[in-house]
Amino acid sequence: MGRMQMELHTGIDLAVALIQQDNLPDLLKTATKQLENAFGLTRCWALELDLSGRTLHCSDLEEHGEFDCGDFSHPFAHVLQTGKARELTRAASYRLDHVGFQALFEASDRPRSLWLEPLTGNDGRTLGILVLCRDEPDWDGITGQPLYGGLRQLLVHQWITQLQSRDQVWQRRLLKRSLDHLHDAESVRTRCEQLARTLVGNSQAMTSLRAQIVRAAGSQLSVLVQGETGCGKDVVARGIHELSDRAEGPMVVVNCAAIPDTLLESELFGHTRGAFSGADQDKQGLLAQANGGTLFLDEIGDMPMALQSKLLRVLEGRQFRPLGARKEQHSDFRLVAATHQPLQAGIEDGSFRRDLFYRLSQFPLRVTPLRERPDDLEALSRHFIRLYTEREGSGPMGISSHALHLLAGYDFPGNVRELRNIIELACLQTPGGDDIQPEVLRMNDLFEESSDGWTSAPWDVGDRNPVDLPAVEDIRDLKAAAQAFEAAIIRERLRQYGGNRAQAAESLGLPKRTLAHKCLKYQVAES
Ligand SMILES: Nc1ncnc2c1ncn2[C@@H]1O[C@H](COP(=O)(O)OP(=O)(O)OP(=O)(O)O)[C@@H](O)[C@H]1O
Repeated sequence: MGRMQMELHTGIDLAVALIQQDNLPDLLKTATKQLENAFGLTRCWALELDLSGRTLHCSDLEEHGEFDCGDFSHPFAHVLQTGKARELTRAASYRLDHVGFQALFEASDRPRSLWLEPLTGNDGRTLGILVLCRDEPDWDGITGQPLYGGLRQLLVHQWITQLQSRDQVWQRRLLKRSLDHLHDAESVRTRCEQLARTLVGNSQAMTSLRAQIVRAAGSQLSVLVQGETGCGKDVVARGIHELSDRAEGPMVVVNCAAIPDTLLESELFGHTRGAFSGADQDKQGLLAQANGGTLFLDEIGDMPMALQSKLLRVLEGRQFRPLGARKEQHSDFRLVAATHQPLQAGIEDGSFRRDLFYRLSQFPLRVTPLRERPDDLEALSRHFIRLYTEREGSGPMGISSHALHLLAGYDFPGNVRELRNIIELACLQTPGGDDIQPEVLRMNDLFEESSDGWTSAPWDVGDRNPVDLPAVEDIRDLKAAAQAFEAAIIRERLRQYGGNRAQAAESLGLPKRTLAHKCLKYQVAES
């Protein structure tokens, strides 16, 4: 085979090898190897200019493979700046004290000469620099060869193709990311809308609470819901469960205030037969029942200290041991806890564990009191009118602006629950199809001064106030007196409703669970 033919074969082989590479690092590796072999180089390097155009990368160098283009203590910055190829002798190379350049020079076995050649695409885009190392510095003899020119051209062409496809990949990735982002935003919006059907209100506070609930629902974090009584903590907890991927699983609700301390542990953990007197069969605890779903611990601030420590341990590994059992059980539940008491105060007076507080509040949510979001009054009122009408078959049409104005001036100590009671009572007194008017809104009634100095509730007609309380001037302990008053009202109200706790609680604007707790606390029997 003649020399020309040999060159042609070599050229074709090299070209085929270059064309086969489908990513830039492989292309540069193949090209430098091929150039070394074809032209008897001791070493060949390809330095790639990054997207910012500020740094040259030499991926074959194990260390110090980055060259700042603004640093003229290495020769590559000069080559890029002038756009011209140049030779660098061994003697000149020794004089350069740039760490990266010395690493490259060393790894090339300190050749007698280096040829530094910038590579630029047809569009003027600088791609990088080729560095050829050789002990016989006849660079014209090499770079003048058609084979060199052809390979160089092909390398530039393939390099640009790779960059373009990398750009496309990046663009596709960017596009996908922004589409994902849009999709996320869309799905958050849909979920917020879904939640707005049960957690009503258009105020800024409610809108942002709904967005946070959607985020909390998408995570597995423990959520602590804080807020005054009646402001909607229960609704929030249900929202979290229903929007989470555990929605198909159970939601187990435990009111820590309503279960006597002595029973709470066995209720939560369950027990085996004979674990204590009266335990005549195995009983599954609420922790186990919440497996695959959500455990909602309401009034967590009332959990006894000893149980707080046990709960903390459960939260660490979702492992627990029922009373009397030998083996531990596992339950996969998401915890949502709620409190109307500021837990910080409990931490400070030593009745609530600080470490448990942090464990519970991985995702803290705060529900704003109703008096701080008057913008929600109209939507909430209409919501409760709609619920009333659905339940009763007929009801008011809506609520007048004067009535809304009156509501806006009230501070709702019982929050949304109190608003609901006020609206329901107003519905009862408004002819079907009319709007609720201010006259039928009964606020402050429970604590309104009456002629005998005590209070009168709208539904409390007839033989009133058999409550036996000390005269105001005889009171020495305000807290005790207030508690005695509370107990007396509850006792009286239970008597009035024949012991029906649900009705008594409703009439006092309290959740049943809170009333149950108060009965326990004040030793009030149901008769
Ligand atoms: N944003 C709201 N939209 C619709 N209904 C609400 C909203 N907030 C509260 N409610 C209603 O008000 C009543 C009281 O709410 P909820 O029981 O959730 O309050 P809470 O904060 O858990 O009270 P507590 O601390 O006494 O347990 C419920 O009937 C609930 O449906």
